[in-house]
Amino acid sequence: MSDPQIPSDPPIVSDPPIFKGLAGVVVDTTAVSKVVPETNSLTYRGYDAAELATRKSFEEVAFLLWHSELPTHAEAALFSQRERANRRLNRSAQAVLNRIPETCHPMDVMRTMVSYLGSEDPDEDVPTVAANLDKALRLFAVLPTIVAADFRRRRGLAPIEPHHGLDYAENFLNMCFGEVPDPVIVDAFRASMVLYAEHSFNASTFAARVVTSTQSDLYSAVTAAIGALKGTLHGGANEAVMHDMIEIGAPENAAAWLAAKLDAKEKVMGFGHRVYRNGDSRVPTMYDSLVAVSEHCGTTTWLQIYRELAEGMEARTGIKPNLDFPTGPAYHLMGFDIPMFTPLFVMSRITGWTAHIVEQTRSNALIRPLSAYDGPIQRPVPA
Ligand SMILES: CC(=O)SCCNC(=O)CCNC(=O)[C@H](O)C(C)(C)COP(=O)(O)OP(=O)(O)OC[C@H]1O[C@@H](n2cnc3c(N)ncnc32)[C@H](O)[C@@H]1OP(=O)(O)O
Ligand SMILES: O=C([O-])CC(=O)C(=O)O
Repeated sequence: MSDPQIPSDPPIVSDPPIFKGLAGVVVDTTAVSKVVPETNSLTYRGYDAAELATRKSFEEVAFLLWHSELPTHAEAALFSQRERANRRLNRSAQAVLNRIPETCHPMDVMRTMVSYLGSEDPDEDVPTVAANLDKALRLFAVLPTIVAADFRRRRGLAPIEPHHGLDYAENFLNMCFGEVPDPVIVDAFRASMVLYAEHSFNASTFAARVVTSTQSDLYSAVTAAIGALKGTLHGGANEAVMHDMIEIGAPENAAAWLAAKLDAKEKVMGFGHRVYRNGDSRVPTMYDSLVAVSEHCGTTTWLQIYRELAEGMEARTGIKPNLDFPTGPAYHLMGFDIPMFTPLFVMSRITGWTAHIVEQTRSNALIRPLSAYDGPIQRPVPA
């Protein structure tokens, strides 16, 4: 923003035009996923993401995103073995985690821990595809251990070691809650991981690609992506949704709450999307999971508030929910504390981020757009 006191050049009529926020700009190709707003569809490497969420494990989807194909039985077994072997947090990393203040947001823990893990990796700066896929798998395996340990220490509880006999979702839930919950919860959690995994050039993935484009390392790119995901216009919205629902408290309060919010021209978290204009392709699947979890928990309060807000927003603005809207209450019902919601998103999106880092490395061009200057006109430096 220019200072009105200082004379500036005439208003900018930019040629080429300015696309604020890069809205509508196609900056590169990708083979990782395809978002089609017109048909409300999302595919990962050509497979329907909603179908993957109900029919495949998160480990299989991670393999797909990294290797372009779903694994064979033998590949899946080997992949799972490698994932299980890399879950443990070593002593030095545990010590770093314990030194991070519990007063900070858990996303700061994620950012700091990924950065620290980079400093421990002797291959940090090796950018080959094989080395990057190795680092990606190690982060995929260890991030749940970090999230679970951080979740428990904030509740004054000791960490629970990874369990080699459990799959990714079961092991993570066991590390958080000390038991593997009912399959309804495990399935809903697994579906959320698959649905959050990848979404083309969203802000955090783009941040990762920008960092990668300078020939920096994978940990630096992921650290930047975590920073971008934290904001409430992106991944942080899943936490904001639940704060709002708790503030609303009961379904009968939702209409007045929404009216006050919209009258004040405030954004309603969990609604709207830069790419989808007619609803987020992932919402129906996650909504089904929210219904299943609500029925299992025997409470429909959040589901009713969900419906009231969704119907109210549609009627007044035509704007529909995005994926963060059903995941917020679903994670709450699963038993997670609200500040852990965006770290859960990180655990999932690490797969998409790293698939894009590999893709950017394979076909790199420095990402450096132009800007149109609107500051003061050139003037003499005072004596
Ligand atoms: C997994 C994810 O990251 S999904 C996104 C999660 N983020 C959120 O849920 C935060 C709330 N949503 C938003 O802020 C927006 O919808 C965004 C940032 C996601 C996308 O927005 P953009 O494409 O940049 O559109 P923009 O913010 O300019 O909105 C366009 C219009 O719709 C309105 N609008 C968009 N989203 C909302 C919303 N959630 N609540 C109220 N109004 C909204 C804007 O006020 C604006 O109205 P105007 O033209 O009268 O000024
Ligand atoms: O695509 C976007 O802009 C945001 C989003 O939904 C995601 O990253 O999952």
